Amino acid sequence: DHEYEDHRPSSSVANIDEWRWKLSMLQRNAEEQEIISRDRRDRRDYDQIANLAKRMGLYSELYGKVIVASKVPLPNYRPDLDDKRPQREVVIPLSLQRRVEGFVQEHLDRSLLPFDKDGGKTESGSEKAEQVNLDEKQDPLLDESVMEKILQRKSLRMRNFQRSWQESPEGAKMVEFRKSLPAYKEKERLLAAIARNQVIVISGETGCGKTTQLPQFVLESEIESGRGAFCNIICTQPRRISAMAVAERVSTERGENLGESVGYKVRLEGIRGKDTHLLFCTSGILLRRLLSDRNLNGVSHVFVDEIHERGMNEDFLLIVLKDLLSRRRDLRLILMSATLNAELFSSYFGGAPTIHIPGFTHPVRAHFLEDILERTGYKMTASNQLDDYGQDKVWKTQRQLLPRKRKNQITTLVEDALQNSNFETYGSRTRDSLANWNPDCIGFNLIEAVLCHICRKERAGAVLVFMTGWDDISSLKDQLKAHPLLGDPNRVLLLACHGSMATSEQRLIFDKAPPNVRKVVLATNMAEASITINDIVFVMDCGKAKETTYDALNNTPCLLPSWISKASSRQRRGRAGRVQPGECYHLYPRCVYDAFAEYQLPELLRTPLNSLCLQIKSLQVDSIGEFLSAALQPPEPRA
Ligand SMILES: Nc1ncnc2c1ncn2[C@@H]1O[C@H](COP(=O)(O)OP(=O)(O)OP(=O)(O)O)[C@@H](O)[C@H]1O
Repeated sequence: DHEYEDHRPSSSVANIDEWRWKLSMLQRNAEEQEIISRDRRDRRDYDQIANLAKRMGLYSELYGKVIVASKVPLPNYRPDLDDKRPQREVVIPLSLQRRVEGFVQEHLDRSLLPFDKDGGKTESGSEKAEQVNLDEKQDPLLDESVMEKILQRKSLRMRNFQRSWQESPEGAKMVEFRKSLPAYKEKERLLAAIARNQVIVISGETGCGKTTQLPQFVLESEIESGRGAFCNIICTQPRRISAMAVAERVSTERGENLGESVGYKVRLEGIRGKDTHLLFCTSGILLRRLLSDRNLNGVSHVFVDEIHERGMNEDFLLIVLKDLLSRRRDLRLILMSATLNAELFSSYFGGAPTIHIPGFTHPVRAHFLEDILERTGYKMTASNQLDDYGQDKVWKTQRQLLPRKRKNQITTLVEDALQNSNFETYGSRTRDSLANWNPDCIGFNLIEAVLCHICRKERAGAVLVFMTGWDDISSLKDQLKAHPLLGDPNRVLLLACHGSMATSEQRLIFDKAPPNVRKVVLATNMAEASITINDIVFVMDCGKAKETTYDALNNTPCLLPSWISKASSRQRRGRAGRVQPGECYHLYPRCVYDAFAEYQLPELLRTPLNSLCLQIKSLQVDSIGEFLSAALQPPEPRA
């Protein structure tokens, strides 16, 4: 952009000729109304394109980086072309909402009367009622039989729409793809199990289609059976970004825009409409809803995804939902885990049936530190691994040089594993490097060297680097920006993804890089599960994540980088290979991976009790002790 804007070279004749052709095709094609271009070359030539369009009796407009040529006059602003537009849900004050509901009710009372008397002849009246009131299924003031009729009509419409999409060429292609996912083979078994049981537990390995397919199967089957408008499915995700990304993917698979039958809701933001019957939301959002709507009125199915992560909100949700099941016999609860520990959840819900779905990814080659060093020839010394965290450097360095006072179990296991490995089959340079390896460092220089190796020697494809938190992501980003190759924006697009970033910024990681530019995404473990970044071919895993632990010396909770579990490491690897074969670079030796715990300790058991109690109090629970004792794995009563 910079280059074009500064020098404004004269336009290319070939490009204008191409536009002349495109515009004349537009004039001839009765079905097309406009041409949209995001091409940089076109932006450079915009003035000439605008002149040309005008001469041909067409209209044109430049919206930021997008050019539109159209048969009809164009507005000054096009929200659909504004990537930065925050798509916020408008929250109406309760008093205003009540007034609006009052007016709507008054209007409905008047317009629905003839509908009942004439047996549905007054089409327009019923249609109007449908427009304004369908999402208020539980409205006690509306006659139940009228509501039933409205919902039946809407269900039929949903079925027609679903069928016509599935029969369209694009829809059929999507159905073909979905059939190739392992989840498809279990579709009938799953639907039968949901019909017969109130709770089921599904263990679906990475890439089997658990998140995108299973809630969709339920929605499709309800729509197909003519009950689409009566169902209301909620699927929780541990993180905002996965709730949004999955909702977007499922809408695409259904040939719809987000906010039609599929929507999402995360903190302060959401897209859902009156026709939304499958809502992806964060676990926190569902917990909050349960505070004010203890019976989850109107909800037919709840999916809780990624329960194996054992986040605090998920564990709390299980306690509250378990309590709710006896009050809502018709509610269906489907628990989904990416690992094989389904038995634990099943026995918590009184022996709920379990279904296992094998995973699917394209092959992903795993390279551990010893292979990476051998392959790249990178030499690690005692000094080139210390991470430069800017001003903290001296303090961090000093701390790292001090003998560690307290070691946790995994650190000891890692050290033992290292001591017992002699890496005999590797070259002496690699062995020397490994002898110098400092497990306490993330190793920015090593990451930089591996990124250079990928950019220079490996095939095209984006890179996803798992770091521990905002401080090391931003320090690494600063370091990479100063590098002649990795900091060159014409060759590398550096992006970051972190939980505290705005969702509009997080979303950028899904955009494609320009041709011949390699996308590098620096992310925390929030990109570890449930999301598919289409162009990721390479994953780099530093092996650590920030975890809340208790600092007994200072008597405070603190967030420190700790070794991840085998399950997390596999999830990270699984982010490559979802759409094409991939490579995963684990920046720690294989023997260290072998020493990792199988699963991470549940957040409930590692959060200091005082903060845990505060969190529980915020759920307006009477007795903290009683609430906690109902948990899947409660802390010791004496604690
Ligand atoms: N946005 C997308 N673009 C293209 N393909 C996608 C997209 N999202 C999902 N897929 C495809 O659908 C498959 C299943 O995705 P899904 O998220 O349902 O997997 P999953 O079983 O939940 O795995 P995980 O728990 O690892 O996220 C992916 O492996 C990928 O092939």
